[in-house]
Amino acid sequence: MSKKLNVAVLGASGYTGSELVRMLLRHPAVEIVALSADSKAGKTMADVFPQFAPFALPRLVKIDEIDLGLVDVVFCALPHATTQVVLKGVIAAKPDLKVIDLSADFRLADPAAYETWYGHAHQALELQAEAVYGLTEIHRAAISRARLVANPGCFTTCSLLPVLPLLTAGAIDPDEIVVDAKTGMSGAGRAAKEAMLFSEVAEGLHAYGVANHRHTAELDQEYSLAAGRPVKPTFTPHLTPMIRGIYATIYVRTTPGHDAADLHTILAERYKAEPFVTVLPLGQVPQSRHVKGSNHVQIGVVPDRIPGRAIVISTLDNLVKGASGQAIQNMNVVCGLAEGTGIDQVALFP
Ligand SMILES: NC(=O)C1=CN([C@@H]2O[C@H](COP(=O)(O)OP(=O)(O)OC[C@H]3O[C@@H](n4cnc5c(N)ncnc54)[C@H](OP(=O)(O)O)[C@@H]3O)[C@@H](O)[C@H]2O)C=CC1
Ligand SMILES: CC(=O)N[C@@H](CCC(=O)OP(=O)(O)O)C(=O)O
Repeated sequence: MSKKLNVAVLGASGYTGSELVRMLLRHPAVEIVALSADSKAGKTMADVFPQFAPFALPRLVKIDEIDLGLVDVVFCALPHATTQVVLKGVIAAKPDLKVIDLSADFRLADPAAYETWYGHAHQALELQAEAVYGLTEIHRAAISRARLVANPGCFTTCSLLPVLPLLTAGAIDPDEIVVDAKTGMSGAGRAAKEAMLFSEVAEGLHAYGVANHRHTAELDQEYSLAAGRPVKPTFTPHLTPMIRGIYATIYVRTTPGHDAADLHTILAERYKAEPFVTVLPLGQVPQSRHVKGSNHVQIGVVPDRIPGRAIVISTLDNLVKGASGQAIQNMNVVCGLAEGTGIDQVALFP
């Protein structure tokens, strides 16, 4: 067997970082050589997450303690804004490093859009300009040539995959897209926040970021690319008292000559060779439980009772296809490995 890839995970003491470690442990072409943390530096993974106790793993260290000379691929699972500063130093120290970044720092190609949505000027504009948007099924060819991949957001992966082929085909009206999405709480990360306390979220449901959630900018960017003209969807996220999962219910208007059955045919045809995207039979509704713990997206198309309208529903696990699973999928593409290596597990059920 050829030499394994030496991989480092920055932010391994967080939710997406630990999910990366969980999945990379069963990746046959990878050796985990370094793991970083901030407040938890110095601890072992088993100290932070007892489920790792049976596995031999490097100790959590500060990023500047990692010997980058040993590393081929680095995953960044760090907070927004932190990543662009950290990565400038990391790439300066080792320019031939392959980087898969899970944060939002490099997703928006337009620096002005970044500044508008994130409230500050980007700190690593040259890296932002070279980054490739890592929606694997759509940008695979560009990802295969990339040094820096910007893994998409969880809401966005779930809301882009079912819509982009319909826009490209001209089968839906770009001005009439409404994305109503729900997320589980792990989407907010592991750091303590009052709004994420059990007693603030359990037995309830609420919208947040209404009309201004930052993932709207990613939707604008990718919908517009697919449509070949500016597109601005309505996007409303909701927080639900589940741990994992994104569930997007998307309302669209079909263009003349198209109906819901056509939308279903377009999606089924577009994704028939894609192992991680399943288009269910027309009228069948997906469930978040059927993708939990897996890298799979399930998409359903349902005709509306109102002529000219259709409802497209999509679900994924925010920590897997919405983050760490897609990040490994992108590493596989960047490094020329079979795309499903290490991420082909079936969903956890019940
Ligand atoms: N959660 C999700 O579903 C998704 C998250 N993302 C993105 O992935 C990234 C990681 O998210 P998530 O895992 O949820 O976050 P967590 O809060 O769970 O983890 C953050 C990690 O970053 C470390 N860290 C925090 N501040 C610093 C710093 N200043 N310098 C170095 N390391 C630091 C933390 O270390 P320590 O714990 O030791 O303090 C921890 O390991 C974010 O950018 C997020 O937006 C993307 C898609 C989905
Ligand atoms: C529940 C919750 O707070 N979710 C996060 C989305 C997490 C994610 O996928 O996206 P980023 O990588 O862009 O943070 C939010 O709404 O900001």
